[in-house]
Amino acid sequence: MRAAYGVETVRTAERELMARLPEGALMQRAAAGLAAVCAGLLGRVYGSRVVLLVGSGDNGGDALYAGARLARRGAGVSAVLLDAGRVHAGGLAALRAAGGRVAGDALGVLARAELVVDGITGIGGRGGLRDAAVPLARAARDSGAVVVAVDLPSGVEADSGEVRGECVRADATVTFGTYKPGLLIDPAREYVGAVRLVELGLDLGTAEADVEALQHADVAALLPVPGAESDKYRRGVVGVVAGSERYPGAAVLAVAGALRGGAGAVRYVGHGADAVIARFPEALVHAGPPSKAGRVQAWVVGPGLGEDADGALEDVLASDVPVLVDADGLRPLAPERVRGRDAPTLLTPHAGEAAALLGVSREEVEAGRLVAVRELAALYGATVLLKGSTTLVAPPGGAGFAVRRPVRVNPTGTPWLATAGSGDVLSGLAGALLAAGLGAMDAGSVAAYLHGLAGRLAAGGQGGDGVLGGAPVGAHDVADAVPGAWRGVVGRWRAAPGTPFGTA
Ligand SMILES: NC(=O)C1=CN([C@@H]2O[C@H](COP(=O)(O)OP(=O)(O)OC[C@H]3O[C@@H](n4cnc5c(N)ncnc54)[C@H](O)[C@@H]3O)[C@@H](O)[C@H]2O)[C@@H](O)CC1
Ligand SMILES: [K+]
Repeated sequence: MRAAYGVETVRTAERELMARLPEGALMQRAAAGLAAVCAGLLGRVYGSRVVLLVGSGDNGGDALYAGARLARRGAGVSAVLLDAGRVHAGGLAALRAAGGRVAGDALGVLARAELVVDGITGIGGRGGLRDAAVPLARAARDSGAVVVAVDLPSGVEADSGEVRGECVRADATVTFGTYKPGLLIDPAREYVGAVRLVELGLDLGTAEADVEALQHADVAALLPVPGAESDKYRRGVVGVVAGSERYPGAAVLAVAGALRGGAGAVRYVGHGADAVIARFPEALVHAGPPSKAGRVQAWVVGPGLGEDADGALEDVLASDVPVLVDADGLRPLAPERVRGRDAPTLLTPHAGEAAALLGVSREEVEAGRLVAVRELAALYGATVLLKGSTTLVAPPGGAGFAVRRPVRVNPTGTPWLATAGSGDVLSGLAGALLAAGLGAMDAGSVAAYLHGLAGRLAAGGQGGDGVLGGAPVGAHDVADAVPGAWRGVVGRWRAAPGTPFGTA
């Protein structure tokens, strides 16, 4: 699990550690790690042209000390001071002693730079770049130099991933001690580039992370695996209430997601039965109300239901099994109806649906995704999965949830997933995991992880996020790629009992 901690927690841990170390030791650790990454990116340090953008705080101090280390290895290092009257004095002295200099012509040195170190602001920055810094950030970008952000790209909000005004756009970010939420969540994540964590030795043992991200091993440990005694009920039967005469495809895609998510069986309820059966003869279809469809261990309700979602939604919410509500099921959803349920409820809105539920604009949700998902989870007392770039899953909040558990951010995915029906597949996938017995947080975040990987596999290409060299995909391609994503996750971590070993 990759954990990210908010600024206050980081500051507390830093203070505790600093009290036990000689003065300045922590900053030297940070600067050494930063300089090592810069050297690696430069390849040849001797003779290279490095520019430091130096703000008035310790973030600028890190940049100056790292610059001094590069200057000692023969780099030509120029510091652009944003506020010459307030600069980390020790860092500036170290840079000068190593042969670095303060630049007179900031735009001139930036135009010739090979590597720019962004030390304008770190976790002490507030409210986007100030006016004087904006042309420097733009010049750094336009120069074609590699831009390395110190701790975080200056201007982005460390705690929320919000972006207020202009920010430095980095190719790489060297962050210290722990990940910060803003490095993992859009829109800020777009500015971060590749992230490298430099350990400082912070003790975050008892602190609650603000945000966490599953990794392969976490997902492998959570994915259900059928045992020798499994039958369809032990694997989990999922009920899917989706599709309509107008949108039969949503039914097919949600059922596809559920089957690929490992459901022992899928009971389909709705007007898309013919289309479902034509594509998936193994589905069990039912024409009456969901409550009469037979036993299920979780319900998925909403994709493509159109205008008449209310009756089926009410029927499903009255059940005592986990319920996932998506798309058209979200429109008529009253908070008290969800809060009154004993079994878990998982809501899976996209930004537009989340905005409607919160009574704000879509842009507001997209700009403040972490706040929005927490607010929805508090309003409904339910687990909420907010779809989109860097999908978030928040645990139930509000009254009765004193402990603020971390929000999960999905690290997989690709912009190619922004295609009609993609969310229907995700719903089915998460529903199958709920039916298999995963909690709502795990079901939502594991489904998002697999769905993101499947999107990348389907889109192909060599880029880490499946964009570079990738190609457009349809939602059905994503569903078809889920088994490959699943195998990719578990393949390296598990062997069936009784498998002979030593034969490879
Ligand atoms: N505290 C520690 O032990 C360590 C801190 N480190 C570094 O120190 C940083 C935090 O340092 P600081 O607390 O000094 O804060 P920062 O250096 O992040 O920024 C604070 C300074 O920037 C100014 N400022 C705030 N918002 C601004 C804006 N929008 N535009 C321009 N200037 C703005 C403030 O007036 C203040 O002078 C971390 O991000 C990290 O880089 C590292 O050296 C590791 C150790
Ligand atoms: K920075």
